[in-house]
Amino acid sequence: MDSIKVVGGSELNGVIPISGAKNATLPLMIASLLTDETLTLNNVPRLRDVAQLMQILSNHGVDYSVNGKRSGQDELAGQTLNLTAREIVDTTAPYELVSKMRASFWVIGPLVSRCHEARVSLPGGCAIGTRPVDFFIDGLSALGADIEIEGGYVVVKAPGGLKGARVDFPKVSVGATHTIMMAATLAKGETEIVNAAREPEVVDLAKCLKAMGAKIEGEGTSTIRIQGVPRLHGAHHSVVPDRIETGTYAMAVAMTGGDVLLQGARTDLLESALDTLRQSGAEIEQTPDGIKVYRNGNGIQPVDITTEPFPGFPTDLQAQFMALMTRAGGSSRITETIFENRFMHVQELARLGAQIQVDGRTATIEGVSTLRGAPVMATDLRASVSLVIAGLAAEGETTVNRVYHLDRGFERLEDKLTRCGATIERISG
Ligand SMILES: CC(=O)N[C@H]1[C@@H](OP(=O)(O)OP(=O)(O)OC[C@H]2O[C@@H](n3ccc(=O)[nH]c3=O)[C@H](O)[C@@H]2O)O[C@H](CO)[C@@H](O)[C@@H]1O
Ligand SMILES: C=C(OP(=O)(O)O)C(=O)O
Repeated sequence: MDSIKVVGGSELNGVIPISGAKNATLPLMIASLLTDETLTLNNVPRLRDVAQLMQILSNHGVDYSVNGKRSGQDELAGQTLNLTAREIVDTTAPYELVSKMRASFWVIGPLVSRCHEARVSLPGGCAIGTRPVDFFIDGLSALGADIEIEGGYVVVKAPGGLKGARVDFPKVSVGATHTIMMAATLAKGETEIVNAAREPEVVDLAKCLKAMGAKIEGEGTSTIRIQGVPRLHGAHHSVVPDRIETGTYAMAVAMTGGDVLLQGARTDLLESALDTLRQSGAEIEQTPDGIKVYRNGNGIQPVDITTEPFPGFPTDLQAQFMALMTRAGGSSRITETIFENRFMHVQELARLGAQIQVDGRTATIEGVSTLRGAPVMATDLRASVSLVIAGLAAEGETTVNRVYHLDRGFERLEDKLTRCGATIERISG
């Protein structure tokens, strides 16, 4: 199993190209199930989750081709993916595939919408909480589907097709919003999603579905209305830049000092996290080429945060921000409200000398002046990268083990950081 070795102490200076968003790419790929024509996605990141989902989609009958785009010096430019689901050959998404990744469960929406039936294994994904699927089940039931759970599978049938309805989520869910929005595109009549997720990835999916002929309005607000249409067609769509990758590298620079351009990044996708970073002592500027980040010279200030659905501070940046706060000049509090078990990085950060107390949903971090390198274990995707950020600022060598989590969501992390002066390498094992 690969590990990553980081020797701390170097500033980051240079340019980091920001990839297309993993969390936008996955539902966009799934949207290809809704049409028998080709969906072409540009700026697709090279990630393990993308490859994994491709396997699942292939199993349903999606043909695909990949054209890597290597333009000039930017060998990290995103790939182009052509996806064609001319015929759905299998409406079952098996346990062996779906258990590896939460988002693969979302195929249930397009499958039942197009084929009027689906059999999808209950999902897996990062071990950050219980992550039930009740909102999906209630939402698809509202659209007229019959649903049963059989042997770990959600079995959905809608022999006459789905019918538009009001779907009111008790809590904001990104995945349930993606899934019901996709399902509603081919339902008869109007669907209204109330308390919808407003995340940029939902907006990106709606934009792509509209390019495919769907009738959607209200994306980016908490009420989305979809008028069902009889069929969707092929389209071209470019994946939105990854706001979590953007925030992660911005936090890395806030941690190490230096001056980095996050190429292609957009401040409007993560205002809340960037405001927090400004309070902690980073200067952040939108430029025509991306976001520039450097420290304001006053060290790292402690800032309290609470994770919230968009436009609040994202849970997917909580671990990275905690890493930054371990070196702040004082005490900060981080409250996690989205997932009940998303503090697995705390014990690993402690190995580097961080001082963190957890009480229920809140962690209190006493900033220390020095972190010291140590072997640590990656427990989930964002926790893994938080350990890299801490390692970049720690004295000596930090080895992050089990980095397969990182490869799910960060495209060539070590290359991107090395180009900016970090001492970091992958050890194949
Ligand atoms: C691939 C992808 O895009 N993953 C993101 C997505 O995950 P995901 O879509 O799985 O997360 P949700 O937004 O659905 O989860 C939000 C909360 O709702 C709960 N819930 C969700 C569905 C349901 O049927 N019942 C229920 O109780 C969850 O347990 C959680 O407490 O949004 C999360 C919240 O921004 C991010 O951390 C993940 O990175
Ligand atoms: C939690 C994440 O992914 P997933 O929902 O696929 O587990 C994430 O991207 O941080």
